[in-house]
Amino acid sequence: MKTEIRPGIYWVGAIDWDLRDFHGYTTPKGSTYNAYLIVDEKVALVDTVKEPFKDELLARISEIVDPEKIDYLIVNHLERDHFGSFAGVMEVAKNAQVYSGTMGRKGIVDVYGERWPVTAVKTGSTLSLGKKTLRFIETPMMHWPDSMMTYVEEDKVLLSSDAFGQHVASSERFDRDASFDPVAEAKTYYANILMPFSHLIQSLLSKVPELNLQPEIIAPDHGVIWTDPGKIIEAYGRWSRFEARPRVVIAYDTMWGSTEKMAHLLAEGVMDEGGVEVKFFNIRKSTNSEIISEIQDAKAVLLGSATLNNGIFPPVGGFLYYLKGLRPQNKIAMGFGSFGWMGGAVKEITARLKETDMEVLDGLEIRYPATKAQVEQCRETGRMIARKVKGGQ
Ligand SMILES: Cc1cc2nc3c(=O)[nH]c(=O)nc-3n(C[C@H](O)[C@H](O)[C@H](O)COP(=O)(O)O)c2cc1C
Repeated sequence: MKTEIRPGIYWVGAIDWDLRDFHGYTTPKGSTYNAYLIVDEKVALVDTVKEPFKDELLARISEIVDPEKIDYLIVNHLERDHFGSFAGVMEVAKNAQVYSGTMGRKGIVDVYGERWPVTAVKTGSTLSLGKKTLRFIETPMMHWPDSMMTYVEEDKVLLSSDAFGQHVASSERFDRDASFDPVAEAKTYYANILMPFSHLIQSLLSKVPELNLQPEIIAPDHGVIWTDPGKIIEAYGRWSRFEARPRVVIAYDTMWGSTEKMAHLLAEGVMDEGGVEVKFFNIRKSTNSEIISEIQDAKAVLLGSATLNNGIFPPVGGFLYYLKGLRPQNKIAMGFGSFGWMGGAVKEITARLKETDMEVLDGLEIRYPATKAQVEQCRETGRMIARKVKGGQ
């Protein structure tokens, strides 16, 4: 079945129903690799798909035009899920000319040498297909150095590469038909992929008028296509500004249950205050991706670990490393945990949290299981955090 987005603009991607792990990002609902075919006097293909899905891509193109007739292959992004079928497509589309951004061109030449000529484009460069004009917008580090977007001027369709994507495999291609909440899925995607580049997203959003972009449709490289782009642009504004809800995320791991008990007491304390939501995760029983999605718009993160061999329990260490790399902002953060003799985990968590832009509170350490007095101390710490989250002290 052909999926036409606007007259002459088609979705020709692939659906990866079975995908459950995308470079460590857990994808319980699979994903899609979206590629777009624009048929005018000239034919352009924007992006390809992950290599094992090449035949699916070519079959979808063949329903519309003979793939040999592709005149231009536009490479918006060099990651394997979009670039993996590049060589396979070029072998079929023998006369196609390749267009990519400055860094994209460099990346293609690094991999394939001068096997195919590649034209480097810059923000504002255009390519006429006849009645339709493609305009390119380089978006370096959103989320790779080579990332760019392609705008179909006359149709006001923005082919946005990874920005605005969601990892969901679905039979529906458009937001209006989606059997899931596309904004919620886009938040998980944003949190796990784009959070570190929030300042660049802010800058891009502020330049939309100057770039003369008025997209009526945003077609990303994963998930459904936005026919109501205002909704996702507004959400990207909130996420890139790190707007937070009164929510505390508690994530921890434990060997013998004492840190877990502290986590429960902290949660009880937060709930005692009222008006603050708690999200609670045992790190080994949860996925990093789901925890990060809740942290994206939470006001506080409490990270708990038992001390093992003078340091952090490894599952917590792994999560902390992942969190730090995503460069969260506008949050309160605190380490907590149980130890037996010299401790170490909470000190280490606190030091690492201080390397982020979050406001870090003194950690809460307890030797072995909490005593009666320490039970109250944990609860009171939870209450104090809830008050801070609500804006008091
Ligand atoms: C294998 C192992 C290594 C440990 N290493 C340390 C250590 O280096 N320093 C320390 O203070 N406690 C150490 N402990 C003690 C634990 O931190 C302590 O039992 C703590 O209460 C465990 O918290 P949990 O109940 O949340 O797992 C160790 C415990 C185990 C089982």
